[in-house]
Amino acid sequence: MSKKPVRVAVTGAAGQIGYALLFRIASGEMLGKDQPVILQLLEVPVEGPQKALKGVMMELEDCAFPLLVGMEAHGDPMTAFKDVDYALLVGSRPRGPGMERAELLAINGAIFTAQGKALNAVASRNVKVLVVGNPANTNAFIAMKAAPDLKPGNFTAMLRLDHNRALSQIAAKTGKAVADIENLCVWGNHSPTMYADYRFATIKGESVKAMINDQEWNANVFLPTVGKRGAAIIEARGLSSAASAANAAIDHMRDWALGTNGKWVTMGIPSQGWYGIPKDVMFGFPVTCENGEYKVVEGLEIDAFSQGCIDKTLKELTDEQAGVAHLI
Ligand SMILES: NC(=O)c1ccc[n+]([C@@H]2O[C@H](COP(=O)([O-])OP(=O)(O)OC[C@H]3O[C@@H](n4cnc5c(N)ncnc54)[C@H](O)[C@@H]3O)[C@@H](O)[C@H]2O)c1
Ligand SMILES: O=C(O)C[C@H](O)C(=O)O
Repeated sequence: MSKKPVRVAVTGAAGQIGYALLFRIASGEMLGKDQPVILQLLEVPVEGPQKALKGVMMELEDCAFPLLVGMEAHGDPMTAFKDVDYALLVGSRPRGPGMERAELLAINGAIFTAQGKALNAVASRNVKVLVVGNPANTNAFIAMKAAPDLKPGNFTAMLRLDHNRALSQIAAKTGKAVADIENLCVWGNHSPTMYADYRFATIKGESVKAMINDQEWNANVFLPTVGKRGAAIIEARGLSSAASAANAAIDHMRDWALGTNGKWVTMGIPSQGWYGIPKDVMFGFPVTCENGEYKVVEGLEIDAFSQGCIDKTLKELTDEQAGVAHLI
């Protein structure tokens, strides 16, 4: 018997990430090749973006995806989020060359108050929310606080792009396959302060840290490369990352919904006090997923270097949180 369709909201659906994301959701790459989906697409209620959204929907139609059983265009989150099971909050301004992500807070923060309220009012009570729009952690925090009737743990921020970037850098450094790298994680904020941590990582059972054995490379090459990759792409493309961001969003939602088979991934989630991170701070943690739930990998040893990195990214996040207190 075929599965009941699920409702998936995507905001910023006519933007560049939206264009790289929607076709993959509709083809079953996010929720499985047996899961029918209804897309509820939100764009700003302005002629240009709404017209562009119609064009994207025409293309979706022209793909004749068997799993795409419904599709709607919206200009209001109160209708776009009605009964949604999954919400990918992408819509917001990207940064341009020379901008820092924190500069986006003033521009984008308010969007997430309105969208959190709308999710609170009309979404499924089990909605799984992924915030992609930057600054992603703090926007997810704002949305979570605006939705007091939903479970805080169902609001997440995207750290998966940092995780995937770290995987690729380690594969290149060691000359091994990405697929063989286990137990990598990224702590903290989706920003240059994030701490990509390969101390526990293994490749076919062997320690990656021992294989690399180069703390100078870790501190001065690896961490800055992963942390500043977004800016490097903006510099090179003149536009912020889109296909890789959409890919990370698919990975994040797929793993949350369908499980990781014990494999560690990174998700930005509201802390429940794990590793000394204050409650509710939207922080990147190592998790495994099973039966639609994530579980933090607990009990990892935090050495002095790692603690310094975690403290730095935490400070940035608590400063960002303080900066949006008026929106909470
Ligand atoms: N977390 C990550 O890893 C990550 C990675 C890449 C990009 N991003 C962020 O994702 C966001 C989108 O990037 P993009 O390249 O797709 O930008 P884009 O400008 O191409 O598209 C954004 C779209 O969002 C729409 N939009 C703006 N406000 C909206 C609202 N209130 N409701 C609905 N739609 C709205 C715009 O009309 C536009 O079509 C940016 O904030 C960017 O910085 C995050
Ligand atoms: O860096 C940006 O502004 C875009 C995105 O967050 C990225 O990491 O590529």
